[in-house]
Amino acid sequence: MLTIRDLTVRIGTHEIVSIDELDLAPGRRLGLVGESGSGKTMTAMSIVGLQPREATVTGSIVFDGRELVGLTDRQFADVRGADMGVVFQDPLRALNPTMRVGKQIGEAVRLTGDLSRAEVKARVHDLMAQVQLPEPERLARRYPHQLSGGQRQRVLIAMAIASRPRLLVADEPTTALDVTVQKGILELIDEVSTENDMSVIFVSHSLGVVRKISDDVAVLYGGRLVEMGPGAAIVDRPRHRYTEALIEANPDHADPEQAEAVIGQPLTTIPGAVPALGNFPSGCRFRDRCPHHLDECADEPPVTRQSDQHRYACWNPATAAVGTGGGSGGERDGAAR
Ligand SMILES: Nc1ncnc2c1ncn2[C@@H]1O[C@H](COP(=O)(O)OP(=O)(O)OP(=O)(O)O)[C@@H](O)[C@H]1O
Repeated sequence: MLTIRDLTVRIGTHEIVSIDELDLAPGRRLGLVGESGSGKTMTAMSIVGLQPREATVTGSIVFDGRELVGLTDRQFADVRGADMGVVFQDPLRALNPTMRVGKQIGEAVRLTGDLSRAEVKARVHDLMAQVQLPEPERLARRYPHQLSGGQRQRVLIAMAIASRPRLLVADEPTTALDVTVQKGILELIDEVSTENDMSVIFVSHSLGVVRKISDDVAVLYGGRLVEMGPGAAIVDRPRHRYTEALIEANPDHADPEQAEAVIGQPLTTIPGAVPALGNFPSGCRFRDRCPHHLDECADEPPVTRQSDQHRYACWNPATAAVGTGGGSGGERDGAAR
């Protein structure tokens, strides 16, 4: 349902995201994970056409057979209105502070078709029940600031699923919430996406969280997709040195028993890790770890390649100096495993 090829997002001359291949099948959940600044939000927002005005998106994003790159704002809004739901990090900023929440959900419902007032009201209450907001009649009359953070996020989720979209994009939806509330929101996203048969792109800076709620996990670093595959495989058998280092530095995130304990905890970052931006030198020391690392890739820019649904990028070992603290080579990388 979603096919991304050669996607780049640039701001000025700065390339923020560069992903050569990423697919999402209907009903699957993809977790985008990475350190702060790795390009998760920019990737997710370019998929739903909500990247910053100053950003330029090139390449191809095909959603349900339709090319999204190059659509006008109006065309993109129509696609979102019909088939994509978006849940943002900060519900207070995403909601209109001067409008009662019932009315805001009602606006989202109204966009889905020609409904009578009574039908809209019934659907609003139905959606509020789906997102487990109590006493819909009473709560619907409140303004966003009169709700708790968790309730506000539930309102936003109700609006996002109003059109029964085929794709739900949630950008760190629990970041602004208390730890105890975060778990409930994750469970809700899990439930509503299952009940409504939606695909989900879930952005998180927590490996534990994406492992818990996603089928597939894509690890981003420096705007590049370093590795992608089934969540457990990525965590238990990472093929990329960077993913491995990220897991080593965050053992609780990799442990399913600890998944709930680490909700809300950002990843410890890897000092000195530098994504490859140049070509591969010949005699790359990652060859032993990468069955697709062909001799000729010495002349290619970094690429992601597919193998049994588990993809990973080739990196320039001269610059991908994980763990050395300096980014200037590093024997640790050289210790081919
Ligand atoms: N409007 C903007 N103008 C210039 N640079 C931007 C803009 N928005 C984001 N960036 C840069 O793009 C890069 C990726 O940002 P993005 O928000 O996608 O990262 P992220 O992985 O979602 O981080 P976080 O977890 O902190 O939200 C960062 O280096 C960021 O500074």
